[in-house]
Amino acid sequence: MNTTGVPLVEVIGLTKRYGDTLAVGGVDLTVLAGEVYGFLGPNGAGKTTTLRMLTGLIAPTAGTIKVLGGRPGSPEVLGKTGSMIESPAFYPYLSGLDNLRLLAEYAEVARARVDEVLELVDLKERARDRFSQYSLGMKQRLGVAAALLKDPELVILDEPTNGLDPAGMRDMRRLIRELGSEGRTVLLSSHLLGEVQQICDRVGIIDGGKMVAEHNVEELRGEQELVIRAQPLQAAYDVLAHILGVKVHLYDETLRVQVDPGRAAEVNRVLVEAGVAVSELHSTERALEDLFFELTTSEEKVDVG
Ligand SMILES: Nc1ncnc2c1ncn2[C@@H]1O[C@H](COP(=O)(O)OP(=O)(O)OP(=O)(O)O)[C@@H](O)[C@H]1O
Repeated sequence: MNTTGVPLVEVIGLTKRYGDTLAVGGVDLTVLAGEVYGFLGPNGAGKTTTLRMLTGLIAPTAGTIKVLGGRPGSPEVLGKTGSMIESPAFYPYLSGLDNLRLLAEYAEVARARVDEVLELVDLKERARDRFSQYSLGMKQRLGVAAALLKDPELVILDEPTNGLDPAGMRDMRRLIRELGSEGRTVLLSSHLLGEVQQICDRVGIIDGGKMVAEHNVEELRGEQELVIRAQPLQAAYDVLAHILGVKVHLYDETLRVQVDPGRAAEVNRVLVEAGVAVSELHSTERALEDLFFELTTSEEKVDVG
């Protein structure tokens, strides 16, 4: 049966309090079968806390969670879910292979599956090395291998590229994309916008324990914006915001406005007429970065210094 598009994770009003701290404040989230869903937010936004609730590691203060039609942490759901939340714990003095064999025995998974997952995460050649001798990237990949042992329908990964060097990140991204193209449903968290844009089909953005947006990454890719480098920056900002009446964002010393690229000449003319020197003006695809800052910065006006 093709279940693509069926909700595998359904979360309504999910809330977690630690004393006075509201770690997660009423999150609604749906992950559909077959998609790679990115849960994006800055440090402390509530990503790990949410994923811990989704895997049954901690109980919510309020709200409902349905994972694969059941309760998180129940044996039926655990049997179909693989997860890596925070740093995976392995015996340092055992090899990657032996660590996985132990887990396989515990989970009553056939030994042959250990070889399959080692192959999947590209650790076969180093499988007999001690875990303590692995690089961080290899440790993370072993964590993913462990999550895949039960051939899960749903894979939940908390910041899988955290702390990895660029090559390690690339390998991990490739691995996650492979999981997605195999038809597995993946829910991952990240604070790296570009990464989510590269790997995910959909993205949910969380900030201060609240979901601030949910988007289809493909749709976002299609949006165009103008990138403007101009002096004085504050004057350029004011002209764009007040004369042209468009929403302006400061990013990397450039101003970004979401207007039809066909209006580039008009934008240039209005700026020049106001005495602003425009040194660069081009259209580009709108990056998730811009959207993220737009959604997570509450101040209307950007301080351009
Ligand atoms: N066990 C706990 N006790 C008290 N406060 C906690 C606990 N766990 C998380 N918090 C708080 O809840 C908030 C959300 O934390 P959480 O770890 O979920 O964020 P995050 O988005 O995963 O960020 P990071 O990427 O830094 O882990 C933070 O303010 C954090 O300090």
